[in-house]
Amino acid sequence: MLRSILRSSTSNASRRGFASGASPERKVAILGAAGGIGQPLSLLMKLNPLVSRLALYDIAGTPGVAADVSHINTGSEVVGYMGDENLGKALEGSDVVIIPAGVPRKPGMTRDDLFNINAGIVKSLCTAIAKYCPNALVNMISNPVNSTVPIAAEVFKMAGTYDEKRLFGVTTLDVVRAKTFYAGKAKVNVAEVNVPVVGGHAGITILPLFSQATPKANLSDDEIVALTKRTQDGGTEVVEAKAGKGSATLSMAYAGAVFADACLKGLNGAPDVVECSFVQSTVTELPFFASKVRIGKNGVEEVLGLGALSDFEKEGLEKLKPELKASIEKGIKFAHQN
Ligand SMILES: NC(=O)C1=CN([C@@H]2O[C@H](COP(=O)(O)OP(=O)(O)OC[C@H]3O[C@@H](n4cnc5c(N)ncnc54)[C@H](O)[C@@H]3O)[C@@H](O)[C@H]2O)C=CC1
Ligand SMILES: O=C([O-])CC(=O)C(=O)O
Repeated sequence: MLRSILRSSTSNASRRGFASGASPERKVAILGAAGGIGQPLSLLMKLNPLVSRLALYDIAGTPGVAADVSHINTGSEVVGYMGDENLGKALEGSDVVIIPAGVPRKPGMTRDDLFNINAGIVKSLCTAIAKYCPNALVNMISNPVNSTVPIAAEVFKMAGTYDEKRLFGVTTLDVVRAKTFYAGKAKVNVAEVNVPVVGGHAGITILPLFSQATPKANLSDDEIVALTKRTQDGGTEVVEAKAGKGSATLSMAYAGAVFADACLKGLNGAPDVVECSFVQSTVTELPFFASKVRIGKNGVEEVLGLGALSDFEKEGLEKLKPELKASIEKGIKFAHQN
């Protein structure tokens, strides 16, 4: 049998007295670390100076990924964990748990088509989180996010550990895309662009608020409609281009690393850490909704409102609600019936 836990050379170095440099010490666990997103995300988190311990967990392949990543000469200790029996050890002491575990789409599928497989994976991983690191900030990447976040919430409620401040659906890739597409169309420096993206993370539930985009640009209504559609269909654009070989992995790893970095900064008390995320919310009548969120020492410090919407965005908001509501309810029902 393969050795299921791989202690890296960095771990030995750390035991010999090399400090990670991260202050305070922070442990990040990645569940699904050997996958298409998991591998580049592991790399990016290894590069993050706020991380002191990096636990890489998957049902297969983690010894290789952990050995590889551990050779990078940054301060964090990397440990790979493989198989269900090692999940508890991977999770114990984690400050942030990032979940990119589960199957990706193929052309012709919707994110909801992933529900049957991914719902069960997310439920079992969240059951373990409730047991081994109930205080961690959970960054849910696994699709369909509109349902997997409500599943996680119900699992935590049933375990008596739910804290709505600590559960985040990662919608950062929608923001990353909206920024890129807007900068290209508006001919502005992408590094300066900000665009809030609200709602959920699937098709029309993704609602970019280009009326609030900065720097301001004079785009026509047709251009805004096209930018909105491209942002909503960004995932499908990648799925089709990959032609059966999965969905976005590299841009998602980048987005996941940006969001996890924001969580670490918030935990460490940095001021004004604001990112869009799909969280428990009272911004609309729906129990979960993505909007700008201020992240602090306890997780969600404040769920920010939507701000002024254009008529086109108001229309988009009303259109997305039935689909988002149904996806949320599907997740809640699954958590209780399975
Ligand atoms: N939130 C977002 O914006 C995005 C979400 N995604 C979603 O992320 C998920 C992962 O995508 P990829 O990395 O491309 O898939 P992948 O198939 O390349 O990797 C998934 C990994 O999860 C692992 N896994 C399966 N069951 C597991 C379990 N019980 N515990 C731990 N690990 C387990 C697999 O062994 C595999 O290594 C998909 O559901 C995909 O739809 C993808 C892109 C963007
Ligand atoms: O489209 C997919 O299936 C993966 C995803 O969530 C994205 O790329 O936004």
